[in-house]
Amino acid sequence: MVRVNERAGASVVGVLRGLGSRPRGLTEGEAAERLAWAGENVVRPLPAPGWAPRLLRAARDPFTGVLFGLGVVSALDRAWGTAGVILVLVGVSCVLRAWGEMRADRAAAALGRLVPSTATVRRRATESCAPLAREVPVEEIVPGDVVQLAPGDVVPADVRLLRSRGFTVHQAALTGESAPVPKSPDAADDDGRLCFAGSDVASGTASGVVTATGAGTVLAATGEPPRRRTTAFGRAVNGVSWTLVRIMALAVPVVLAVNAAVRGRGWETLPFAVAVAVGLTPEMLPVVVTAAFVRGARDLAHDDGVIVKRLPALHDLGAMDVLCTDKTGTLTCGTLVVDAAAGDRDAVAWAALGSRWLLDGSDGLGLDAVDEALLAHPSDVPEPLSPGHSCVDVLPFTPARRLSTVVLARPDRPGTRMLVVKGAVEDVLARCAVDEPEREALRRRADALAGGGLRVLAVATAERPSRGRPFTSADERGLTPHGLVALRDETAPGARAALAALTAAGVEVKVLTGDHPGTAARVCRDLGLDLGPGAWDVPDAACARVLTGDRVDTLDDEALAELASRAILFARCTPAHKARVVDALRRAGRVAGYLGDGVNDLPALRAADVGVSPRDGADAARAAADVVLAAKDLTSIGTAVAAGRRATGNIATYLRVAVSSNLGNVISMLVAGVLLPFLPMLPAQVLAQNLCFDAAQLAFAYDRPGPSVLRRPARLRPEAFTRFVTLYGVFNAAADLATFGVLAVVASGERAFHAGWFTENLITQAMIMVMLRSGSAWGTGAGTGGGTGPGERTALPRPLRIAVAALAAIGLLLPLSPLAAPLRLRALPPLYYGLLAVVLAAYGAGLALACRHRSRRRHAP
Ligand SMILES: Nc1ncnc2c1ncn2[C@@H]1O[C@H](COP(=O)(O)OP(=O)(O)OP(=O)(O)O)[C@@H](O)[C@H]1O
Repeated sequence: MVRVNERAGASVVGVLRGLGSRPRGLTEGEAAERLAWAGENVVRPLPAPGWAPRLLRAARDPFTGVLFGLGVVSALDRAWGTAGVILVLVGVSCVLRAWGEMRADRAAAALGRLVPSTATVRRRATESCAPLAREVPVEEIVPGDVVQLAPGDVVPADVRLLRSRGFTVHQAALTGESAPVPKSPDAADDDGRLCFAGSDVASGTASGVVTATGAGTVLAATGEPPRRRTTAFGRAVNGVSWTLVRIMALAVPVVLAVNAAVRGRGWETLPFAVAVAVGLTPEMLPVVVTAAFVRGARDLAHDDGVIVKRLPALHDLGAMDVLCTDKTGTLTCGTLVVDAAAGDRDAVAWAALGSRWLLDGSDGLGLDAVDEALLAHPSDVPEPLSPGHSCVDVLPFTPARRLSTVVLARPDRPGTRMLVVKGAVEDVLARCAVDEPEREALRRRADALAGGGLRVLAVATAERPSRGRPFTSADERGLTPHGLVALRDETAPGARAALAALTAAGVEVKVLTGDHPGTAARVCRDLGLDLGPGAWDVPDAACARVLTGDRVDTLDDEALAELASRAILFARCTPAHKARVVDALRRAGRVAGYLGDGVNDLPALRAADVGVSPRDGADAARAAADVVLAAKDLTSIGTAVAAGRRATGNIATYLRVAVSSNLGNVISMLVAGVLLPFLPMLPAQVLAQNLCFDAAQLAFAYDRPGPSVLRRPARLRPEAFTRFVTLYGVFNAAADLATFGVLAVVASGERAFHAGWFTENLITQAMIMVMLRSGSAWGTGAGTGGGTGPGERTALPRPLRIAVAALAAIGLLLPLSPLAAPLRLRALPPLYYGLLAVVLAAYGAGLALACRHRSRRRHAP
């Protein structure tokens, strides 16, 4: 740990001297030595929370709250037995949650290590060698290292700037400030001269010396990072939890009222009523959720190289019904080539000159595909400026400005400076001093080129008197246009099929780009996206499938939410527009994903329910994303979506099976409690039965849901869930009541009743585990939004087969075993088993019919 920020205020020479460094950087030997004493540059070495804080956090969940409340009620009523059982349940549920969370954190940390972060440092092999810029893991950065920063980088440590050009950073993680902040070695105060670890570089390039690493950084001293918004998973789990909590809260007065009305019983029924409500809790939920997510994330990492950094993002991927994506590199190949025939030779030559000076001033860092294409273009015209000119300043490209400028000094024109400006046609033309017809003619030509799918830039220059103070964007005025540059980018080969597959899977794809609406519209149409009949250049609500950033600015949040749901393409978007559109879609009730790789995608990646970035995207994009893909393509996103739906399908199956069987038991207990002169189930029997159910239901984490689960976004929906568990809970209770009828005829006594119900309960539980699986032959996918195609069958995976067989076997054999006596059960006459078979056959047939009926209704045209 090193804290040397105090030196930031000194002069550059003073800072370098204080850190024992030079502008050419440390030697490799010095760096290794410093790493040994300064320790690894782990910017946020937050120790993993221990058991105590985890248990406390787990106790804040609504189920625990209700259980605890019921425990207090029981204790006040001096029902110490019930209060004790509830206390044990609260304890078990908190421990399970905390354990699940710990396991999930460990898995996420292990997965996170698969996405390495690197930084560019300037180091020398030995004292006499020339410095070399090379990428090193962020953890190996040491105080005194000279780092180079470019757009999209995450600042790896606290850095005092030595040199910068048009350099701005987002430091929202530290200050909450969302706009980029300019930084320069010449700034008046420390804040302007220092860049803090964890900031994202928004524009420009810089080099600087590391003043503090690891726990010595300002970020480490700031504490907790800002809280993330509630994601789709959080909303879904909350919804389902509160639905259950409401049912539990209702159960107590219902039991009391029924007992009072039918049997004239008073408050003495309270412990029983509380036990009934407690019986509804799906205690294994945290374990099943963790196991399903960890398994899904591990498979994705292993088989497809997809890293899920935040485990619940797997649910959000599966639930995603709209995917917003940028254009370049996703829908197109991302390798731009100058189309010399389509553009103007003069403009191409000026633009290439600008790119060359950008390259020169940035050590090759921070150039985007446009500049790279201009640099790679073989020149067929002489340089527009005579040799000997030099670059004195740069106003780099930013997605918000959509243009870049180099300021050149010419030996043949002393006392003047030449500004070479290139950028989006509208933005450059708006700064040109030309008459309206010429402006209009250039705009029309640009629109025509864009309509052919080309990316178009305008190029302009201006001469200004030289001066001491730096040039700013205010100087980009009164320009003389030199014409247009056209760049070609082929559509990505697999994009059309991948788009069709995502659409078929219920994920609507929307394109959010900074590019010209004509260029983007052409790409969308070529890939089969339906933009409707309207033209993109008519800003009219009737053809609102294409919206521009300017139009978005005119809409309030409500209007945007409505239009954004209909639009397919959003062009000329700044990073802020992209984030606003994603936000509007979420507000319209959609589960929105965002796929992007650049610094202009950061706000949208953070605004989305699930942010996705490719492995080779900007460091900042990878850091902001929840899911990192091996490559930027829509096919691998399809694979990740399928994994998310499988995990959610399994969680939904668990919830459906657990809660409908619990609800069935509650109804049966209620009825039996009124009818019988003894307790319908003894506490030990309740515990034994719950233990069997819970252990068996864990197998759902390893289920393979049927193909229908993959066909639609899988989302835990509280309303569908409530309908489902009510229906199947009643079914379950009907089977119990029929069993009670059989028991009344063939057996007598408390023990026989308990044994008969125990056997039937475990066998019906085994049956619904098979029949109510997501996407199985019978399961309807209710509660997830998934559905079953008529006639689909999926084999039971091994863990489920074992669980189901074990449940049924325990149900049948336990009352005959030596354990029967301590559990106060006893063997039943053979006639009981014969009649039970009839009840179970009727129950199975009824379940199958109900499932089929629901399935048909869901698949009706
Ligand atoms: N290096 C550059 N220099 C000057 N202008 C540029 C440069 N790169 C892009 N532009 C202009 O800015 C516009 C917006 O580009 P930007 O890179 O912000 O879009 P984007 O959202 O990344 O696009 P996409 O969705 O295709 O990835 C482009 O249409 C182009 O006119």
